[in-house]
Amino acid sequence: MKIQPQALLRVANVTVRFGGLTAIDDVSFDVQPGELLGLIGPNGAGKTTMLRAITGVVRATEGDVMLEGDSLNGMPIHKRIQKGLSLSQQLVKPFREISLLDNVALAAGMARTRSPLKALMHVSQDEEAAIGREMLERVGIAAHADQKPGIQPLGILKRLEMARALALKPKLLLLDEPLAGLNSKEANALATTIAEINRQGVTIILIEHNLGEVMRVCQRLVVLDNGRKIAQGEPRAVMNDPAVRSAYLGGDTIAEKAKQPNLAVVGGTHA
Ligand SMILES: Nc1ncnc2c1ncn2[C@@H]1O[C@H](COP(=O)(O)OP(=O)(O)OP(=O)(O)O)[C@@H](O)[C@H]1O
Repeated sequence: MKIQPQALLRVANVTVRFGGLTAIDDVSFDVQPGELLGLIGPNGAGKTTMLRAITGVVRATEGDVMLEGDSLNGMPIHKRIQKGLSLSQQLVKPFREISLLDNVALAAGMARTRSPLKALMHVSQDEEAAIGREMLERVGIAAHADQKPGIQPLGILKRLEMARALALKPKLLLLDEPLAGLNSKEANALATTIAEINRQGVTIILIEHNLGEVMRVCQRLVVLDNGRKIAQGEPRAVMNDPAVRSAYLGGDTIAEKAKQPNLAVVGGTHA
């Protein structure tokens, strides 16, 4: 008998309701150690709500989320972070008055203490600074280490946000639309960096509307529509699934759409 390896993350029959609205409806999926999993679906499908249920920003109304077999139910966000989850959000909000390096070092300090003040006092410490430098290098912006966020273009700020999330040394990195707002060249470069981070051993869930890049870098996809899981599996097979095709507008297969230059707007953007 083949022994299944333990999933790093198990989402088991999760439902999230906001009053009368069911944002997630009985969704289950696993994330295996080392995977780069794409979580996709049209606008309002429930992707961000799913990430929030995993990190504890919203409570699952029903169901369970398990990390390495341990239930996260009822666990506050900071405990989930300590256990190995890290979320990189769409909105980039660094501390504007300190350097990029200090921003990442601060995030590294926050992994040890919940107090921003204590973490700030730790910023100059060698260990956090070393982590900061390493993470800036991993996301390709080490040359900007001593600059402040205010003068940086969006592409650099997105990489800074990713470096801050990586500074927590997560077992599972959750990326919520990291490519939104970038032009196609920048999106391509950042997706390549995400794939490199994954190859270096970080398990990733990637929420993204840019299906061309999703298909290029993800090993497996889970598709949500109206809060329900409608497909999962190898990217090309998933994109050609009739249920997935009908969830997105238009008669083309998603794989055909992925070849189109304006694909980033399939399913809409957050502009
Ligand atoms: N805090 C909330 N209170 C009430 N309804 C919410 C809340 N957050 C999300 N929703 C609703 O839940 C549904 C799923 O939203 P969600 O943002 O998770 O979708 P999404 O797939 O991430 O969409 P998008 O791609 O547009 O970001 C939507 O109908 C949304 O309006």
